[in-house]
Amino acid sequence: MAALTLLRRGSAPARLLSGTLNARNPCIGATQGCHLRRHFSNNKILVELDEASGVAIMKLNNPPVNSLSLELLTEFCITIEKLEMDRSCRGVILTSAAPKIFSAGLDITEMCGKSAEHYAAFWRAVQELWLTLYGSNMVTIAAINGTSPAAGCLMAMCCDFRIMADNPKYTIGLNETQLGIVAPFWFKDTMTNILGHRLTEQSLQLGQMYTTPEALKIGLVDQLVPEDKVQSTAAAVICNWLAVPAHARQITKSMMRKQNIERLVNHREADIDNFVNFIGKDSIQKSLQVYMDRLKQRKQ
Ligand SMILES: CCCCCCCC/C=C\C/C=C/C(=O)SCCNC(=O)CCNC(=O)[C@H](O)C(C)(C)COP(=O)(O)OP(=O)(O)OC[C@H]1O[C@@H](n2cnc3c(N)ncnc32)[C@H](O)[C@@H]1OP(=O)(O)O
Repeated sequence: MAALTLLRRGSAPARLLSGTLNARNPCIGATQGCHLRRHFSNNKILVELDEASGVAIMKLNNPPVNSLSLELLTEFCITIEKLEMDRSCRGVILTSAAPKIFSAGLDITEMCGKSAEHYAAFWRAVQELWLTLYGSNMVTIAAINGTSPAAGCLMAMCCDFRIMADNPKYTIGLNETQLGIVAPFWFKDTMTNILGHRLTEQSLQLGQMYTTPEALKIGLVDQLVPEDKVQSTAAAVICNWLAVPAHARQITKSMMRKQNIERLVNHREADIDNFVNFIGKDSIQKSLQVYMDRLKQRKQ
């Protein structure tokens, strides 16, 4: 476990050392056809780990829209941590098993009509997802094969590189204000590091969802490719990232992200209290209910 994970947990840097193996050509096994694939899945996450290349494909599998329920969030963190500990895995491609939707963001039903204890547990799990993914030592590539609002966009933004399917129907962004809620400071910090202050301010105030060309133009995604090329492009891109000496890349990643991570780590309980107070307000509950009703009415 290296620089970033070390920051949070103070554990031994085993990963930092193992990460340099095969660094000059990490995909050599894959290109020579020596494929050792391991499949494992929780209920809601499918994983295929190619030991030859050191790359795991991690698919969100929570139909119909990959909303991030407490169960999915928990499985997500367990999966990333398991891969992080696995010496044969050095990179993850995060994608969706659902057609057309990368992730609909947090499961709104987890934030409606529940107890304060439930809200606290849910928010802790959302924080954990961010800490685990944003703080991962592995190379992380988002293969965004569908629409990705709010926490769906956050997951993609946590990755090192974002490839999105160039489909005019797909959009991506932090749309929280459209639901009458507020993206917390660490969502904001993650976006600011990608887009800069001015654009993030505008984007967050408006709760803006961007089309794919817009997202590329502002740098919210790094590459647009035809839908059927998303996975193969992600596989090629991750090979390039894995070719960089791992210890140097990991320390650099840590250097770029540690301030943001420390900020949440140091204010974690206060952030949970804020969330519980905020989400439990009658006015916020009403806004979420109106939003859910509108979603359902769209279909009628
Ligand atoms: C003072 C400071 C205090 C700080 C406090 C911080 C508070 C911050 C709190 C929270 C941050 C929130 C982050 C989030 O992620 S909120 C979630 C935002 N997500 C969305 O807005 C997406 C909503 N969904 C859609 O727009 C669409 O569903 C779609 C584009 C993703 C897919 O469209 P389509 O294919 O047409 O599917 P349906 O709309 O028909 O949906 C199918 C089914 O799924 C339900 N559903 C959709 N999204 C969600 C969701 N996010 N959670 C739960 N359920 C969802 C939808 O209602 C349908 O259900 P059905 O009618 O029963 O079939």
